[in-house]
Amino acid sequence: MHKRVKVCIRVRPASKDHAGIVVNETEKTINVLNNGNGTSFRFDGVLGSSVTQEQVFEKAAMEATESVLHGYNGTVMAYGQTGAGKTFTMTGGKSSFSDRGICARSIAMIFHAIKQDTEHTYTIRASYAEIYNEQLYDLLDFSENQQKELLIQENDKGQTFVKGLSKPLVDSEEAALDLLFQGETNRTIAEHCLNNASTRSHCIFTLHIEKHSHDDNNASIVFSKLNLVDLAGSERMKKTQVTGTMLKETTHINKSLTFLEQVVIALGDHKREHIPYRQTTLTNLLKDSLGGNCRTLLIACVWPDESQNDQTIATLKFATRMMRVKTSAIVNSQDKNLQSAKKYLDEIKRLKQELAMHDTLAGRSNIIYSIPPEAEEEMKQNVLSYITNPTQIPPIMNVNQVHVLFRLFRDIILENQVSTIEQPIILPQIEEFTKSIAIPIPSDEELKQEYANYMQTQMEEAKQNFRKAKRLVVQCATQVNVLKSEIDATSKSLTTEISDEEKDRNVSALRDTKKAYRVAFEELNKAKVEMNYMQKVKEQLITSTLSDFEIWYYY
Ligand SMILES: Nc1ncnc2c1ncn2[C@@H]1O[C@H](COP(=O)(O)OP(=O)(O)OP(=O)(O)O)[C@@H](O)[C@H]1O
Repeated sequence: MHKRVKVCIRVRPASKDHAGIVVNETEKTINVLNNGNGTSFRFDGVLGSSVTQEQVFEKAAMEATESVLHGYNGTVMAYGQTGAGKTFTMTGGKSSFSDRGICARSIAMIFHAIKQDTEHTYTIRASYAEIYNEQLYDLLDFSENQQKELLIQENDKGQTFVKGLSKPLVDSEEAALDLLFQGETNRTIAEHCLNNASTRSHCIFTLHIEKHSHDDNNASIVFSKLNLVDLAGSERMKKTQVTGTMLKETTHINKSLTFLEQVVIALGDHKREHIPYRQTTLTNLLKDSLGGNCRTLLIACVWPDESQNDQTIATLKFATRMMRVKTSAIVNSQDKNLQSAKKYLDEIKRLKQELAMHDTLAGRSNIIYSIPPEAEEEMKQNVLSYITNPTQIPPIMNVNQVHVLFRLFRDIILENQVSTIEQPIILPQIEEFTKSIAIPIPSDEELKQEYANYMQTQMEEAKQNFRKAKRLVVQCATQVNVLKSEIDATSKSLTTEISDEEKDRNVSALRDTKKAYRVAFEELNKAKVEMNYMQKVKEQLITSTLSDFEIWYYY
């Protein structure tokens, strides 16, 4: 479905400064005043400074969230100068529950809707990416060493995704909110002369939704995602008086927002063939949301003070250009049967690779398994030559070929019977052919011997491993006993008359010994588990060998 990006303007409360704009919510217009004149802009929605967070969600963001539940991708993106209220709009204020932003409200709406839906099962994952100084970071990577390299890649449909980004499962609204909050604490924030908690990066919180139908006649899976994007402030350097690290950040922010603007201009110009998505991480990542398979809402935040008019005009111009950007959202569904067929095809591919590897190891690397129809004709000639001359045995390379040869033989026999040729097919020759391709079957005695050898090797290994595990248990037990004696001795020393200094030393030593004792005890338990396991393996081997031989002798 072709639609254009929906654009709403949100006006934050004014400071004490003179108001520099006139807002008309009904007409959906904003007039930026300039010495008695004004520049007027019209949008899909204009939300004045008294509009509540709840109303912002209902009037602007709810539609995108709803469409995600119907299988369309959705993006809600907040744009605007520093301090204009982007983070307030997306994440919300911290003072009260009613101040929560679009992210928390979208999460609540999605989980509420799926609870009501008895006809589908949902799998929901969350991801949280940050673009800071052109680098991508995983805000949900809580490991100590957050060095995982994140790369933007394209799938076979040309859609972009971040390789390596964590996407934990979220089974409840609480779990999703938990991740949102944890990710937020990882964001890059700095004090700034226009905003003392300025977010210095672009952040994208995404809910990835998989919707499985319970109806077997409609066995499909629908995939959709909701991107909630809080862009960094579109401020100009001189206005923010920044230096050092912040200057570097601002340069990167300006660069990515300039490219975002270029992409938006290119998308608005329908004669343009090339859209420069790849110029920055931001536009590359938002490729789908800008002119792709997505329903997108831009909330452009403005600061109504007269002193901010330059920035307000820049923001409103960007927002106007964004209204020209067309997107084409489609429901992303996949037939379950197709999905299992794909699974089988993957399995076949994997097995073929495995077979090729075995062939190479066995020195049979030039074997072709699939037999083309033209090769069958040649094989038929081989069979006919063999019938007349038993020394000309057809070459055999694989089981598939044996099957084809049998079929050809059968066809020849049947043909001969139908045409009642005097000399029917000569059975001894077929017998000989069968013999020539048969694998030699070992005798009963040989098999028993082979089996006995195999079991003996297994038993030897099991015994060795058991002995190793037992030695480890003894070692660990000795260590545990040594530490236990140390603990007892130190504890006892604390009950005697000793100097304070010595007491402190002993208390600290006791703490360390107890720690070492816990580690050693843990090791002892692990070693015991391994020893018991090996004991069980030994017993199992004895039992199965005995029963196999019993079967052999009695039947
Ligand atoms: N509509 C609003 N109602 C009440 N307070 C608001 C509103 N918009 C913004 N604020 C307040 O203004 C301050 C700056 O807002 P916010 O941090 O959301 O700006 P921002 O656009 O995200 O800035 P930056 O780009 O620097 O991160 C915050 O203290 C926020 O609570």
